[in-house]
Amino acid sequence: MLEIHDLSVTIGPHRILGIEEFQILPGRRMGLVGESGSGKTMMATSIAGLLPADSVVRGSIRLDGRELVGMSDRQRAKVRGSEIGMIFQDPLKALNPVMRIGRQVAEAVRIRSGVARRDVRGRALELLEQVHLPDPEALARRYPHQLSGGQRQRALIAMAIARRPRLLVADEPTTALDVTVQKGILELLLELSRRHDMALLFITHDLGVVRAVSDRIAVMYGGQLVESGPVERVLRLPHHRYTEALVAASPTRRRLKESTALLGVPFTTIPGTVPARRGIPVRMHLPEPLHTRGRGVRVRACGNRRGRRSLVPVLESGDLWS
Ligand SMILES: Nc1ncnc2c1ncn2[C@@H]1O[C@H](COP(=O)(O)OP(=O)(O)OP(=O)(O)O)[C@@H](O)[C@H]1O
Repeated sequence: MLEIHDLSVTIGPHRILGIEEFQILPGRRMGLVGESGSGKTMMATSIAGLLPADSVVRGSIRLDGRELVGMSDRQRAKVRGSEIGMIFQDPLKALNPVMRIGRQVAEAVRIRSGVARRDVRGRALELLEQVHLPDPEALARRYPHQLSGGQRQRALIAMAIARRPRLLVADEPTTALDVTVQKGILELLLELSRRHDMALLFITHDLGVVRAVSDRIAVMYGGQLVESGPVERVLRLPHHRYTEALVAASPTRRRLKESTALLGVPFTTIPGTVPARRGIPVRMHLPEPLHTRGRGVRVRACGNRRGRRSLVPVLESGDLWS
């Protein structure tokens, strides 16, 4: 389990992070969102022990009860290799351009896992297979520039999981990839997290990605954690104005906003869990002013998450009744 208490990071005169409480339970997946410059990467690098040398860190970061703040660089590197894995937005920067992929994965295996020398190659190929890279033998002989962006990210994931870390920190690992490749990487991370009971801290700007990957979400603003909780609850009833803005900009909410504009009423958050079937008119509690006008909505779209019907109603003027 990862636990952060009263963490403060300053660089020169600037306070970059001030985190009171933050937790990731074993095997759970946390999406970390926030506007640009809010401190997401700093949070990830604090956890991984990769902060700039001139940073001053106070407070506590514990992994399975072990305090990471104050550890020597050497101890920290050891934890990073074995218990915390990390992947980044740009795998090209993280890979050695003049070393074949197979050798780089083998190095990660050798340094990090104490696997016998004769077994290292086999384990490296096994890892390339685990991240679903086609023809691992041939791929292992290539250099990073001979791989696609998605393949490079998979190779980096193979290296990051070489020693079965308890926590994988992924800093916008799919932002640079096109949508279909992105989907494959997200599915892979989800599969690995489930299979190895590995917790995931996933940094992204994209709520769709948070929904796909995470069970919890944490929202950062100005170096602080302003909101956190189960993904669906936070997104349905956001408290902080940045979370609200983020939710308002997501495609489903845009549709809802357009629909309410059509009704000539201001857009507000609509609590969205009701027993419902597509096409069936339902009465639900709606916030002012829809509720006071005694209007109902017809369900145009509803999802079914874990057996619960939850929905974001899409309103159309023709669907109203009083
Ligand atoms: N090496 C550094 N020295 C001093 N300040 C830094 C350094 N790196 C980042 N910062 C500052 O720390 C703050 C948080 O930066 P961080 O990179 O964590 O933001 P972010 O939320 O990850 O942004 P983005 O979404 O754009 O990647 C910013 O104000 C940034 O200017």
